[in-house]
Amino acid sequence: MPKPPVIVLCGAAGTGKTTVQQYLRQHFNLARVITHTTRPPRPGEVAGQDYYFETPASMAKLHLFEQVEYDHYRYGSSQEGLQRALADHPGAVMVLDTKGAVTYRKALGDQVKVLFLTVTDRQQLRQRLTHRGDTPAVIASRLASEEFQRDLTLPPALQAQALILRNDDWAATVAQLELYATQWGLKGK
Ligand SMILES: Nc1ncnc2c1ncn2[C@@H]1O[C@H](COP(=O)(O)OP(=O)(O)OP(=O)(O)O)[C@@H](O)[C@H]1O
Ligand SMILES: Nc1nc2c(ncn2[C@@H]2O[C@H](COP(=O)(O)O)[C@@H](O)[C@H]2O)c(=O)[nH]1
Repeated sequence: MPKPPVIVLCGAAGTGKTTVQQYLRQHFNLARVITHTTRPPRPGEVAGQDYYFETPASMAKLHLFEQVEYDHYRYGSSQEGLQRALADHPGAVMVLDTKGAVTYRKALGDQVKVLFLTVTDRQQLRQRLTHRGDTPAVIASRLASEEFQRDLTLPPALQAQALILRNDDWAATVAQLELYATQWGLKGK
């Protein structure tokens, strides 16, 4: 039996990772792997659904499989979270920075399907974050962060494995996702 796919979405802020995750969950019954962060919730984000929101002290006590710093906050995920997600779903989907994507691909090999999201016009990213409701200060910090700059480009360690998803036009993105999902053996709901 092939192992259930673990779809890892990575790419710069605003490229549409969370939006694609939502689509894959709704259309292919994938489980979302909820990760931990010390970042404060955005308006509308729900604890335990979007993230487990942590303090620096509670984050430090967790037994995480991997953790990173991104724009001055910590983020991390556990193997238990992934196993819980796979227990009752045909596959799982995770949103990670590119460093996390490299870690998961190395650890789980071909079970991990990395989708690297990008857009043709990088100016679109600022507009999308503004449209999402992020404040000007949050957007400025994010776009200036080393991690944002790094995640604009596919890292060398993923170049032979990752699939590129150019998310300029949502209808084209959906068509591409449907093709990938078929290749991964996923059935639409
Ligand atoms: N193809 C698209 N065309 C226009 N807007 C889009 C498209 N895809 C996503 N968006 C919008 O862009 C905004 C950012 O998307 P999303 O939150 O999914 O990005 P993200 O990559 O998860 O960002 P971050 O890493 O900052 O969390 C959202 O308002 C979303 O609705
Ligand atoms: N390596 C990991 N990266 C993670 C994890 N959870 C989220 N992320 C990534 O962090 C940035 C910022 O997220 P945001 O929600 O504040 O926009 C983004 O690239 C996420 O993909 C994790 O557990 N490990």
